[in-house]
Amino acid sequence: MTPARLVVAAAIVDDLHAPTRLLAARRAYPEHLVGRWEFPGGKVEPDETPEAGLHRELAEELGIVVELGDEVVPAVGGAWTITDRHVMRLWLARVTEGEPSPADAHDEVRWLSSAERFSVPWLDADVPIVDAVVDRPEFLAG
Ligand SMILES: Nc1nc2c([nH]c(=O)n2[C@H]2C[C@H](O)[C@@H](COP(=O)(O)OP(=O)(O)OP(=O)(O)O)O2)c(=O)[nH]1
Repeated sequence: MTPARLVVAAAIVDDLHAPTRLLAARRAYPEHLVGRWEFPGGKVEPDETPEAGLHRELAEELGIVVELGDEVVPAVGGAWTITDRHVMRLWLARVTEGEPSPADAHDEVRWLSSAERFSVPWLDADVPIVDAVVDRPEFLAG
């Protein structure tokens, strides 16, 4: 069996310590993912650390520099199982340079409040992860 490929992604929030908004990004490809929303990120290359891969993906996909906060981990295991071939690690992040704007991978980005968390169709595997992010005690309703 081929080992699962590591995907790294960011739960980009407006404030790391008292967040009120989470950034969702809409996939522009491939066809079976088009129109579904996700945490921006991508696959880690063999020669880079997960954090370096995440900074690279965010620069490529959204033209931003971020400060990383806590890693958001599942209740069991160190990474989220997202497909039969990928596991995902996810960090909170705050934009320090640039304005998130979609390049190729996405065609729209949207800031969501806690109440709006499921106003967009997330990729199926992301649904429990959205809850894990927005239900963190420091996330403010509104
Ligand atoms: N980036 C990202 N991928 C996710 C999420 N949820 C989820 O199921 N996936 C899946 C979609 C893809 O099958 C896989 C990640 O692949 P990707 O297409 O984002 O990776 P990449 O940017 O390195 O793509 P590529 O260069 O190989 O085209 O993980 C998520 O929240 N973010």
